[in-house]
Amino acid sequence: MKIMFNKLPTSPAPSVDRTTSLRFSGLCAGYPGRPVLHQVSGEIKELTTTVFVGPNGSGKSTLLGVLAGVIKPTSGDLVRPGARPPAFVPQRAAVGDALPLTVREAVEMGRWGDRGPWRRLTARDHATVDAVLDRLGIGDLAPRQLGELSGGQRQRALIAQGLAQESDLLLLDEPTTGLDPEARDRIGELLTELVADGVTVVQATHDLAVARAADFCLLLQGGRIAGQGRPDKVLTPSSLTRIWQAF
Ligand SMILES: Nc1ncnc2c1ncn2[C@@H]1O[C@H](COP(=O)(O)OP(=O)(O)OP(=O)(O)O)[C@@H](O)[C@H]1O
Repeated sequence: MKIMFNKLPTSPAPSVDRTTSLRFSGLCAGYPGRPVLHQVSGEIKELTTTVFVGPNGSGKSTLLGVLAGVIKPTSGDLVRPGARPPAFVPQRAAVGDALPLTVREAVEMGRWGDRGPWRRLTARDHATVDAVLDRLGIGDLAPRQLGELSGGQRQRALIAQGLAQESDLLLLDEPTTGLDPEARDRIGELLTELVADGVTVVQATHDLAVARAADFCLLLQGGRIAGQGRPDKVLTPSSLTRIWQAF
């Protein structure tokens, strides 16, 4: 198994295209006693939006976790030529309601990768946190407890934490699930703006409209790749029927 995160600060890995943000091949991963991903290979191109689509339990979150570096694959290669590790925004439901954190504290945690939790944040860190709170429109929520927020507010706080990491690769697990159409549109617009600002965006989603609007789509079924490429080529009526009927 070979994992190359953050190892090549100045030049890309020789075997990887300059426009590749992340490449993975033959990935196998899962949980104790539960293999989930089987020989998963793919590539995330820079400055694109990529969606992971598939039925419940098909392995989307597990693949995001592996790409984010929080789940260790049992085999396969993962190459990230970029200078910074990816920023990961977990599923809202995976973040405990009872976490005794204010929104500001949660977003400040996004700076720990650079600063370490034991070091004081710098003036620049505080400015970054203020800027992302503003960008997500949640500056007024900064002193509120995370657990008191509505679903859409908490989702924005989690995305703010991801942005505070200042990575050029943002991995999001179902960022719009359960949100009303207005909140969903706001997050969709923000993700589009981020790509224009130089961030590569990858998200797991059940929302076919979001998936169809992406540049690339990776379709998972039973922990294996069932298709990848442009959404109009991958999310055809026949592939959707085949995969969801089999589910
Ligand atoms: N922490 C865990 N421990 C054990 N098994 C897990 C864990 N998390 C997920 N699984 C199992 O791994 C498989 C893939 O789950 P995963 O969350 O990656 O799928 P998903 O495609 O993201 O699903 P969903 O659309 O429901 O979010 C499922 O069978 C799930 O039960």
